[in-house]
Amino acid sequence: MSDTTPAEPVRVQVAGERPYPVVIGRGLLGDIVDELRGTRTVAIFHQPTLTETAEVVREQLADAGIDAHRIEIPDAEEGKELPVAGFCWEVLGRIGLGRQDAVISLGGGAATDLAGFVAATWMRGVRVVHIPTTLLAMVDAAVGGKTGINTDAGKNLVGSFHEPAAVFVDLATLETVPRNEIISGMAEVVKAGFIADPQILDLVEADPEAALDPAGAVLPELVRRAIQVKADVVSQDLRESSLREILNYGHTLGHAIERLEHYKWRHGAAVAVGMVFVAELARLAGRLDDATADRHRTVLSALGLPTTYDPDALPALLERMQSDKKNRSGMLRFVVLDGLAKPGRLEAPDPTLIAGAYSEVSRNNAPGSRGVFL
Ligand SMILES: NC(=O)c1ccc[n+]([C@@H]2O[C@H](COP(=O)([O-])OP(=O)(O)OC[C@H]3O[C@@H](n4cnc5c(N)ncnc54)[C@H](O)[C@@H]3O)[C@@H](O)[C@H]2O)c1
Ligand SMILES: O=C(O)C(=O)C[C@@H](O)[C@H](O)[C@H](O)COP(=O)(O)O
Ligand SMILES: [Zn+2]
Repeated sequence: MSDTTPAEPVRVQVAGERPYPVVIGRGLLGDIVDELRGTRTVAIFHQPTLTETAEVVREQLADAGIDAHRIEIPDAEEGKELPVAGFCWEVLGRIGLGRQDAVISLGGGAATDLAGFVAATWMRGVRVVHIPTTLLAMVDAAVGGKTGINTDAGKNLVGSFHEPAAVFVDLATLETVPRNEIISGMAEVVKAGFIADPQILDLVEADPEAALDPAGAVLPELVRRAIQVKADVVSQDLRESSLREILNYGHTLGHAIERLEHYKWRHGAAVAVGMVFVAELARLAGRLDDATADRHRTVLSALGLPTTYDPDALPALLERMQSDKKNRSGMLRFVVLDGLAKPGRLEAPDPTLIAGAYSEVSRNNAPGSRGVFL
């Protein structure tokens, strides 16, 4: 990250009780320092891959007179564990971080979720500034204030809604992100397309390779559009009383796959399969037309995302879906589409409907074979 190439940043405003900006651009270091100027102490929680960047941020904050600390956390889902949160609280105590101070997250969605949770719980809530550095974290995890960790009971079952003070999306950081991670993040971009902004789908379908190119012009437009979708939704329903559930499209099965795969599958890959599944559920329930249901498979596979899963896995997946937060009175609830960009809910579907939709998803996949998406 450098502050030498400032292009015109775009700002997406998130409304609500505590409004905040999502600043999208290149070379945002100066803006980050400005956001935190006058703060006494800042803790920067970063993934191991971001050490150099974190040090640059720390030095710039220190030059502005801030007592800035860089704290490395374990990579990916290993960072979203209770002992890691405990270690972070311990460090905050040691550096004397108080209520007027701030936490920075730097990394992918696992880092923004963990650091956001630590900030939400330390002294019952201190300021957090997110600097997402993967596509998925930029378009989804860093925006909207959902924070959390995983436990044996399930994914993200412990957490808090804690809005950031600001989000800085520096597109330059995408240039080092491995291709599989860009592809994974694209699943959440496509999700935003199906639930709210079909122009996203048109852009991806026009040239999937261009959509994946961090140096090209298409990806920044997709990032902006997906962030706008998320901002519009969370501005209206931060605490997921109803509307926000649409952002969980594909996640009921997706989270179950992630758990079954012990988090070896990328989040976006699992969500991609989950979206194909709910598209089939809606189609078989007579709510979604064939073309829109089929479009899920074509657009996701054009990006290199998986669209099938093990035919034998349904019982294990159903068991894991029981702990989904959208369930009510023990009944499964799915976000489905009643048409393109028309999200609805399917409550307590008949087991034969679930089995029918799942057999469409597991078609062309050998029994016991789960594929690999690392
Ligand atoms: N809170 C939310 O609203 C929300 C939304 C979507 C996803 N999530 C969560 O986000 C997590 C997934 O996020 P993710 O896909 O970003 O995964 P991640 O945080 O595990 O990051 C993926 C990998 O990319 C590496 N990385 C990060 N930035 C890099 C860079 N600039 N260059 C090179 N490598 C880099 C990381 O070290 C890691 O190995 C999941 O835990 C998911 O549940 C949360
Ligand atoms: O912001 C939301 O709301 C989402 O559902 C976005 C999802 O992409 C994200 O994976 C989120 O962490 C899932 O939330 P959860 O409440 O199902 O844990
Ligand atoms: Zn997600």
